Amino acid sequence: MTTTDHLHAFIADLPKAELHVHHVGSASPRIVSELAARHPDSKVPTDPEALVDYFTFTDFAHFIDVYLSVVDLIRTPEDVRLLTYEVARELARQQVRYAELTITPFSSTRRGIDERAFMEAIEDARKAAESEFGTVLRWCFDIPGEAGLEAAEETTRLATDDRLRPEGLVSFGLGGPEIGVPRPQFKPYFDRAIAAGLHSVPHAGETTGPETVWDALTHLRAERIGHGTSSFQDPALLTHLADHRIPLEVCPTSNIATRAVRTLDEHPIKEFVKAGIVVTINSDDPPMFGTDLNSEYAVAARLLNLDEQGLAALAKNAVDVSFLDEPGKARIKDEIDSYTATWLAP
Ligand SMILES: O=C(O)c1cccc(C(=O)CC[C@H]2O[C@@H](n3cnc4c(=O)[nH]cnc43)[C@H](O)[C@@H]2O)c1
Ligand SMILES: [Zn+2]
Repeated sequence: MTTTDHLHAFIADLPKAELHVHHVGSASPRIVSELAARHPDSKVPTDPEALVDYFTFTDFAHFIDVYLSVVDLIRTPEDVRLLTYEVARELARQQVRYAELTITPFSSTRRGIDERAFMEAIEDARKAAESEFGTVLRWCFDIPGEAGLEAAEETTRLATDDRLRPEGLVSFGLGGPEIGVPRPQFKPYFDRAIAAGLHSVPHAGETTGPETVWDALTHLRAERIGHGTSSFQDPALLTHLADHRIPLEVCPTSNIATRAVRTLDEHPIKEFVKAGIVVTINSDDPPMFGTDLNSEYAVAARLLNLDEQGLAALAKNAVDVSFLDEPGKARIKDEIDSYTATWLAP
């Protein structure tokens, strides 16, 4: 076995947490092709092999266009339940013990799925996943920013109304394109979500500059930043993120697939680590980007020159800055430590 194969084998069974992964963006090629076959009016291919081409993006706008065509395939609460359950199964296969799944309820309710049935579907899948696979799921509800303040209002209502808000909801996000979608306009909605006890985790600095990350920190009181890729352009921002222990949810392959970064070797993850920022590794929309969390850990190992101890530290970073309760965090970190010790034992 080569050293690389050896590290990949270590990663495969390393207990992990995933903090930045989208619900619809995690639909497997099998689920997408099944749903596409059920809805022949859709432009999404039914052949899983044709999906590889379909999931090749010219830029971020093209990615969102394709993403929404997959959103259009999810039409019933049963589709939502099945998708959520299958996403959990795939996470469990990769030894993911805990995941915060970003869900965009606005996209489903505006397409006619009943809001109560939607919440029941995700909660039903969450409970089944925990008891059948041992994977704990939590939700981040995100505003699709480009859909405007109507989407912000609706997402905030769904996230804060005690009669609707699902038990697994822990955080509030902002996704979609950043160009032409200034972050400060969402401040009142984030204020309401934070007042209702949710954590703030907007995307920022994925497709625009470091000023968007500053806006997310200042106006949306971000506790973690989704991507934050362009932060490397501003040394003062790097210092701020490190000093205030604001983690970045780094998704390397996503940034290449959406052409936010040219090549993996040019990815600024090394600069983030050098600046002392807490970095977590994530897969974002894995089947759409031809990746999974294990592959992202392998990418991180290469870019950061990590051995098993380094990879275990990276996995523990994600647990530490997750919104899981303290006993849950301790359990997963103990598991990471004993797995690593056993692996390295002579
Ligand atoms: O649902 C609609 O009707 C709708 C109307 C206008 C705009 C939108 C969106 O912009 C939805 C964006 C959608 O993309 C998700 N997503 C997945 N991966 C990423 C990412 O890497 N960066 C940003 N957003 C991403 C996000 O969760 C939104 O649901 C929708
Ligand atoms: Zn994302």
